[in-house]
Amino acid sequence: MRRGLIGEHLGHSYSQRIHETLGGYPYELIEVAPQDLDAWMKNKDFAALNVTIPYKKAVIPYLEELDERARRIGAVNTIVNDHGRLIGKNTDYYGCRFMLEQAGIEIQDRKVILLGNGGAAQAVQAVLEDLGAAAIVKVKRNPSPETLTYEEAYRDHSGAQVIVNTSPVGMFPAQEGLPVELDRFPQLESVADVIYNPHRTRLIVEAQKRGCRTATGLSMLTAQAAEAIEAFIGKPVAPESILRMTAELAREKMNLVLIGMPGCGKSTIARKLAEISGRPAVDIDQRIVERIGMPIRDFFAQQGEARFRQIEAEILAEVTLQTGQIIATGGGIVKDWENVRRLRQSGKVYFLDRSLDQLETDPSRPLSSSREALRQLYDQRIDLYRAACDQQIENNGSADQTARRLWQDWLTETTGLID
Ligand SMILES: Nc1ncnc2c1ncn2[C@@H]1O[C@H](COP(=O)(O)OP(=O)(O)O)[C@@H](O)[C@H]1O
Ligand SMILES: O=C(O)C1=C[C@@H](OP(=O)(O)O)[C@@H](O)[C@H](O)C1
Ligand SMILES: [Mg+2]
Repeated sequence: MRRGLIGEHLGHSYSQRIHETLGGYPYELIEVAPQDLDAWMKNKDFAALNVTIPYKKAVIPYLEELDERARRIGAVNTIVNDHGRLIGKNTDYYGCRFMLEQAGIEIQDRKVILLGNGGAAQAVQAVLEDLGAAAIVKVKRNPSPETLTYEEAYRDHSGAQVIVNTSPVGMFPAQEGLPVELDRFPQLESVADVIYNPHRTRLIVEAQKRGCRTATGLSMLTAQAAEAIEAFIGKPVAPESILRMTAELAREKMNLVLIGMPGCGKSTIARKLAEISGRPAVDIDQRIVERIGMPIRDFFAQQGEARFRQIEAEILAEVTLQTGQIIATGGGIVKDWENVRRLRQSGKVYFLDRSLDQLETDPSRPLSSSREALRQLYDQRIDLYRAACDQQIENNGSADQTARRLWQDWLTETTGLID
């Protein structure tokens, strides 16, 4: 009998990958049109199902039983067919709890702003209650009886310590979206976002910039699937397997980004990483040269640095819409926070750190023509590189060694990818 996911539009869903890898059974993505739901549910032609938008509430009348969590949350994302008795469960609760606990986000005695009021919000709210939140302030763009507007939240709840986003604002392909102004909450400690595409939403990147603890939605997705697998076939999935699966899915979509001083080896190592990994390498400087049709030094001389930075930012915005790449940046990319923000949203950022005396000087490059010029640049930029990166990697040995070390780090990291 069938196992799978029902929803209206499923597109590309990770659920099939997760269930087939961690559960070891075939799992179908089953699109059901609203007018067909009634017949589909009455047929009971399945062993177990997951349920997604827009049917998490609509399936309830067809079920013989709801477990306690599903009843409390008022929505079902998992159905088990027990000899013709359909039992409804909600594993989003476990997924959310796993996401928060894994990231070390403290909820006890904290005031929490909960953004959005859709299906996920109810599961998140139940978790926040059980973890001892001092208050849960539900916020939604359009006024409704149980929620506040953003302006009311800014005005009356600026002391909130935690924000959890369940609204769709910031989701691919509209990843420039930011649901809330973080500056309005000076006591903010932690931010979680249930969105998992892009890898980091703009909200998460801005929260990390402020030093907040963060959690992203991919671990919630994998963890809710893990609990569903247990309900489907009675096989528990260990937390380590959830984390490994999460990291594997994250890596596939993420870009691997190199930043650092001119001449530190970004372009060279990106090419080597492309060879090792089979991923495409994109060199931003090379793309710029193709667009401007002349060497960068000539463009600096003719049109000035400011115009160069505009073109650099435009090309970066295009490149960071693509996934699964190795990206070599130009040394000055970190001068503009919007560039850094886009790079961080799209992947993991490595700062290639090569000691000043080993940096390549190059008379054909406008800003790294002499060692003294490099020293001045280094002093101006070192703090920017450190703040922009997820990880600093020393590059004082050979390029081959560094490329291998870097690729090893990329492959073995698990938890760091998801907070
Ligand atoms: N460990 C190393 N990593 C990268 N490049 C190295 C290394 N050792 C020597 N080099 C040389 O240094 C130069 C680095 O230049 P490039 O890769 O263009 O740097 P960037 O793109 O960071 O400006 C190349 O000529 C490369 O052959
Ligand atoms: O550091 C900089 O401001 C620059 C670095 C260069 O790239 P590399 O870092 O690859 O040399 C290139 O983008 C341009 O000359 C400006
Ligand atoms: Mg380069």
